[in-house]
Formats: sequence, C-alpha cells, structure tokens
Amino acid sequence: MPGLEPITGPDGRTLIIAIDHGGTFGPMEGLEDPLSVAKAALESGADALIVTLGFAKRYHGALAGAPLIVRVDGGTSSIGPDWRRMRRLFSVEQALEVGARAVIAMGFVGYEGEAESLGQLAEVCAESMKLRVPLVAEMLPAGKEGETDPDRLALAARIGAEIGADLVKTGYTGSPDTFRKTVRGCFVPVVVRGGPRMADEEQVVETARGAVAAGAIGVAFGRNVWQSSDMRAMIRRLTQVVHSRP
Ligand SMILES: O=C(CO)COP(=O)(O)O
Repeated sequence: MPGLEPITGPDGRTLIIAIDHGGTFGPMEGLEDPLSVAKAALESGADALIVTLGFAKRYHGALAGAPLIVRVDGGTSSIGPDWRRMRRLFSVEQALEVGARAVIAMGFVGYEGEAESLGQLAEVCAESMKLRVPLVAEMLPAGKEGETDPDRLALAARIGAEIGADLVKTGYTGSPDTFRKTVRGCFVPVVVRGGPRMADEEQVVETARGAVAAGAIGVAFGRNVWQSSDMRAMIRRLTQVVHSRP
C-alpha cells in the first residue's frame, strides 16, 4: 500500500487546498487564476493541492515538484443534467505524466448512479495499486442531509476504505463528537472537505479544529480558502490548526 508521505507533512497531517473546481463549475469567484492561487497556497504552508489534469499539464513545470493530487474523473458541468454523473476521464499513468504525487476520484453514495461511480473508483484503485500511487477517494453521500448526517458520512467514508482508498475525503458533521463515528468507522485516514463558503470565517477554522479533534489527519478546503477575505492568512491559520498537537 503506498504511503501518504507525498501529500502530508512530516507529522502525517495534511492541509490540502482544492483548486479543481473549474473542471465542473467554470471560473468560480476567487479561482479565476488557479496558478496564482496554487502559488499562494504553497507559499503559505499548504501540504498538497487538488488539481485537474489540465491544470497539471499546463503548470506542473511552473510548479516544479509541487505535491499535486490530480483528479482523474469529471466530464460533467454545472449546467448539465447532473454534475454528479462524472465518469473517468484519465488514467493514473496520465496523471503521473503531469506530475501527480497522488490521484483523486469521486465516490457518490446513495445516488441512482452509485454503482457506476463506485465501480469507476475501484478501477482507479486497481491502477493506482499497480503504479503505487496513493488514491484519495472523495466520498459524498446523497442529498442535502448527506452533507452533515453522521450515519451517511460514516457509511460513505467506510465504503471508500473498502474500495481501496488510501485517504478518504468527506464532509463534516458539525462537531467532533458526531464526526468521531466517521473516523473510527473508516480504517484509512480521513480528511474533511469544506463545501460552500461559510458565513463566518471563524467557522472554517473551527471546522478544521473539530475535524482534527475527531481524529481526521487534516482538511481539504477549496472555496472557504480562496473565497475568504485573506486567503494567505486563512491558510496560515489552518496550517497551525492542522499541524498542532492537541
Ligand atoms: O475539494 C473539493 C473539490 O475537489 C471541494 O472543495 P470545497 O468543497 O472545500 O470548495
């Protein structure tokens, strides 16, 4: 099993900044220029970046040696019938050609297309095992309630581990007490995703603190970082939270 060292700090914890949104949602506010966001994130202490293959193809030279987690699925848009019906776009080998240190794919749980989604994830897992590349599975349970429901998040995270992920990325329940079930029930490390911009920036930091307190090895945040009032300051704060020992 490949270790997570390429995308974590020496303490095994990780602050991942996600900048792959353009592949589905276009040039979102704050991410119009993903290269400058990538540079700012790395300069401010991020441990890894989630990017599209197209971004890595274009910029991995400019970001020489950066810890890139390359997304290998997609193919849907925010104006299509359902952006969640993603399919596999790239092989793990192609991701390696553009500098990937790890790969990421979605696992949608509880949707009509769940068998396709989880089947694709398993195929990515098989390739990543052969090439010894860590696989991050982004496990998202269905429905609005799926974003925070402890049972649904625990279910989705566990399925990600069972399919062979080396790291599971999933939503947060809202408190360490309710999130512990997800971490304990998932036999591989977990990171928490951020979701849409929160009303209060303190809540962003609190989410990271709670995730780590519940046993997550860190967070993978996008919008709540590059749409915050001061991206670099937010990343520095999150770095401290993720890498400080309780
Ligand atoms: O990681 C993500 C997309 O890959 C999600 O990022 P946010 O939900 O934190 O914006």
